[in-house]
Amino acid sequence: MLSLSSRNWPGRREGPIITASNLTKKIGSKTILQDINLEIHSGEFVTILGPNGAGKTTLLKILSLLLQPTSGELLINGNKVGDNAIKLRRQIGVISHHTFLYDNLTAYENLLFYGKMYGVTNLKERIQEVIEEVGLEYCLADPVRTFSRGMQQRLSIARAIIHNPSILFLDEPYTGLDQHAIGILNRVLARLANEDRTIFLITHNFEEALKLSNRVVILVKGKIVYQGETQQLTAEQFKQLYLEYVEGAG
Ligand SMILES: Nc1ncnc2c1ncn2[C@@H]1O[C@H](COP(=O)(O)OP(=O)(O)OP(=O)(O)O)[C@@H](O)[C@H]1O
Repeated sequence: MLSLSSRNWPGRREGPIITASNLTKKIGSKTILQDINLEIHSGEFVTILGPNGAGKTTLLKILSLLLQPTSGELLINGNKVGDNAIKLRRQIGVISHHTFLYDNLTAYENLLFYGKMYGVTNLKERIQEVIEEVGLEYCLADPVRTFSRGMQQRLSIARAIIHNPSILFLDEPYTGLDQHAIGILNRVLARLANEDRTIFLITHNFEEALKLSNRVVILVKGKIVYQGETQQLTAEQFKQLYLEYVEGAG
């Protein structure tokens, strides 16, 4: 398992890969996110925690360009998103409970579709690489509708990394995975972390957050109430701190 102590992130010396300034999201009269300021550097592994309804998924969707903020500015690699969104999306991979797979297509056809969409070169070789990485090479020719949920989630990991994204966003990716699939996901994350890719994870699991990430961010009621590096904290200390911040926010 990847651990914090084994990781350094030389990318930190470079400019941030994600800069969020005063991001706010309103839906109707409801403020879902308010004045989010966040700088994430290349090679960082950031975990976001917070109670149900805090706005974690909404923030992930905005940072991964799936949703537009109501106001505020987002820079990816120093580029304003605006007109560059399609080009910038090629640097981003997303793993969530939504697999983004087409049921009636085979595993191969799904990967072919996404690979072409992202302009992946040597696509056949790349499909072979990612399908082997998630251990599904034996069912490449089967339609996705015949896959179990866990198999679909493994294929969605392959889909999310087919274009070698610089930034990978994961929204509670361990939910519903069996031990074998958890091992596969951890190996993929360890490889990406070693390649200094940037990883942004939502989880409700404190130990996982501390073990995997460089930095933890706590979001409560649409606001960042805490962010700090993980080095100094045990899971128990962090749990205490989390409860204080969540309760302190009312
Ligand atoms: N499309 C939408 N329309 C209206 N309200 C929404 C919409 N999407 C999200 N919300 C509201 O925004 C708030 C934040 O939702 P979000 O899914 O971002 O929270 P979360 O922190 O990811 O929660 P959880 O831990 O339960 O997954 C919730 O109150 C939710 O009801």
